[in-house]
Amino acid sequence: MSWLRGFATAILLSVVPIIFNYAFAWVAYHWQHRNVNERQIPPGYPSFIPYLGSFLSLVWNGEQFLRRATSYAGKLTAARVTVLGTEVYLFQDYASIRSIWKHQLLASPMTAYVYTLKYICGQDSESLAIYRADDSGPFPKPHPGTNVSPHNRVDYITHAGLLRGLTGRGLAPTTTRLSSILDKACAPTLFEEWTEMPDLLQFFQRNIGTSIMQSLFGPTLLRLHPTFVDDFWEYEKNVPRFAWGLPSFMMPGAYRNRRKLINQLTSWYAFARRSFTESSRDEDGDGDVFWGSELMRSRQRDLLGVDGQSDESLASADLGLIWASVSNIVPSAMFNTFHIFNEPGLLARVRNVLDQRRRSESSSGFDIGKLVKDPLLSSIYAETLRVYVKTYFVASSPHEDVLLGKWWLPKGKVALVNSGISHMDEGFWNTKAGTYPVNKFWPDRFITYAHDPSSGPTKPGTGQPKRREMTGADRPKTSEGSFDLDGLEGSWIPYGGGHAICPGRFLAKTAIILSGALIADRYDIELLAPLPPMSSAKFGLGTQKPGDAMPFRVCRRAHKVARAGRV
Ligand code: HEM
Repeated sequence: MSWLRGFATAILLSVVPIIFNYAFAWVAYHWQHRNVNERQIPPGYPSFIPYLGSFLSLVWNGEQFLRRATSYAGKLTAARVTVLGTEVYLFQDYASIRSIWKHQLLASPMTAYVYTLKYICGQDSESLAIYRADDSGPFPKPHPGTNVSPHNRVDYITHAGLLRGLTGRGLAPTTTRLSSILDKACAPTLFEEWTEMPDLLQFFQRNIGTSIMQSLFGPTLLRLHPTFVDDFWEYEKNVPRFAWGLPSFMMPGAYRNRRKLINQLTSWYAFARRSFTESSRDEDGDGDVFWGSELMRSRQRDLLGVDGQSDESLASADLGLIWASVSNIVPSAMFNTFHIFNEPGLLARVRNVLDQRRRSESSSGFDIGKLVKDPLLSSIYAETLRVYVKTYFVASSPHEDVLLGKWWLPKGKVALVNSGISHMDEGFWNTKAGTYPVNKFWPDRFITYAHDPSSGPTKPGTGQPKRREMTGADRPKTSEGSFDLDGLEGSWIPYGGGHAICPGRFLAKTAIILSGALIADRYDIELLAPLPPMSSAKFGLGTQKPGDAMPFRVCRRAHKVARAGRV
């Protein structure tokens, strides 16, 4: 029996220190929360096994774990966790999130960018080295004390190009292209009879996703490589596994498919270079049939001028841009439309709004400026992103420690914020005294009615950022209510915030609202099965996706089409 005694002693000797260590960490955690001192980093969240830390909890049920780790005494807060030996700082309290967005030292998204390029887009290490070495920041003026040559300031070069193309002078022509492509993708003449389809998400991938791709990258890429769209969605399915860093021997097919996409992009570059001349530009000076947009032409000029870059490395970066541009917008547009058809009475209200927003000279048949400002359509859009966007934002300060609310983030450490936790905070959002819980879709959550003090997105009387006082021109003149996002900074954060905020957000809002409008106006849709539970694989990587197919049937609204005179 001596082996049994030896075995029991060994177990005891290994378990006792683990329990002791956990108990000590537990006491320290509570102590630090209750006695915040002047230069305090967020309290360490206790875990049993030192090196593994919270890794297994994050993999098993990331959302539930994050909510537990970042709540204290019923309020959102900050915590420090260990994941495979690395310390990660989680910030979910409003004061910290707002400080992250405002802090110039945290304005660079390079930490997340390098991770994405390496693991998700497969960029080679030589090209990546120049991204890693660039600590000069995203602003025109380099960070003092840095020594990166102007042509290698890849952080600034990348983001200045994206801002010009997606929020600056490129936005209007891209929106015009998108609206005319969407108009054709959702043609009023399709689906003369009720037609059954296997999956609503796939329908949006093929129609809305392809429209976004074409408005930015033009028709030539898809003409040269007709499988590109399907290959891309196959790749997108594997993004969570790429993000976990799984090597090629564990998913050889996924790596082969990503390589195929990179090859398709480089062969498109070669063709477009041979074919494009200045006269290929559209009248607006932005679009062209070969590259698609000035954004893509400028990436060729600017990013290939950076040391160590090649067609291959640029193709990885462009794959990242394609992923950023369609992987969130497609499920968001799908859920936005799904709820228009699914919520009792909502379709009739939306169609009533659309009847008031028609403009015959616009390619889509609608006044898009008015459509995207409409309170009901905007509220449905904002509620869709609140419910379904559960993404991580990464911030890091390469040069000095920074104070975020009451907590410090040491230099070089990685801070994470997750929008899903903020979006589901029961202490912040208006639920009309529990009638519309935070985890349920309520199309009117973001509408404020002047006559109803219990309306609007924030919980009345919570002491959270002030509910907006509406005065003068802001005051709605009709009973339709008003939509605005003031006071929600740090709480409604589907696009991140600060300088690194998603540059595609304006295009995204137009695409989501316009696709919902075109489909609601032109078709009837019936879901053939209830909404499936969400897939947990994509948690932290953007808009959620249903875990299963959503079969539906669709038929055109012949009477509406005839009345609008569009057939
Ligand atoms: C519902 C749709 C969308 C959502 C929820 C979304 C969300 C986000 C988020 C959370 C980020 C990271 C921000 C940060 O690091 O703080 C991001 C970055 C980015 N998004 Fe979007 N996005 C959407 C649509 C789009 C579209 C339509 C485009 C392009 C046309 C786009 C292009 C980008 C790019 C290029 C970046 C990286 C920017 C950078 O590194 O500076 N996004 N997006």
